[in-house]
Amino acid sequence: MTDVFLSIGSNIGDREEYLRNALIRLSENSVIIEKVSPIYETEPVGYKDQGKFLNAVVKVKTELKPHELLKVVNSVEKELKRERTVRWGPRTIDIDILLYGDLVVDDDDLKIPHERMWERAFVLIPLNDIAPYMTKDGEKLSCLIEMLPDKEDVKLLKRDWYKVV
Ligand SMILES: Nc1ncnc2c1ncn2[C@@H]1O[C@H](COP(=O)(O)OP(=O)(O)OP(=O)(O)O)[C@@H](O)[C@H]1O
Ligand SMILES: Nc1nc2c(c(=O)[nH]1)N=C(CO)CN2
Repeated sequence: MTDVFLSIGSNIGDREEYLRNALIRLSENSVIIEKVSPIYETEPVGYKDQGKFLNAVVKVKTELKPHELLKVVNSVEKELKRERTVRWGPRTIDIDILLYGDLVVDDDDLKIPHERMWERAFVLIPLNDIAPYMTKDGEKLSCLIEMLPDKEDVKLLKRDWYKVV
């Protein structure tokens, strides 16, 4: 089974509960949760006129192929009442596929690695917590994070918030 990394985020309602619920629903749909980062509270990136996000990154294992996984991700977002309004706008839940093993996907509806992940402190900081061995072009995550202008906008909120079974 392939190692996959997902980013999850929420900035509407009971944000922590949405994150927890997303993992429960993923695990009911052929996605095995292996490792969960702490939750960070983060300033919104892109569209600024919205509340702070809670963000985390999870390592999962799955037999699902990338597009099958995207379908599951989209259906969980739908179940959790994610509505698309403005680009990068507020949402109950957002689930992005960051990495799927070493695979590269360049389709209209799916890009892996996620196109914007390497410039997002709200992704790289939690990713570094659960996969500090990871590199991009020989550069360690900690070095990439050091170079991000908005790294101070990502604040540790809570560890051990989801029990991996
Ligand atoms: N790696 C990926 N993970 C999830 N969705 C992806 C990915 N690559 C492309 N997409 C496509 O992006 C579409 C829009 O996703 P979404 O509305 O969640 O974007 P966003 O979260 O607002 O912005 P961003 O993509 O910058 O995180 C999805 O329906 C999906 O088809
Ligand atoms: N802090 C933060 N900002 C964002 C986020 C997010 O999860 N956290 N998601 C976005 C679209 O995917 C756009 N901006």
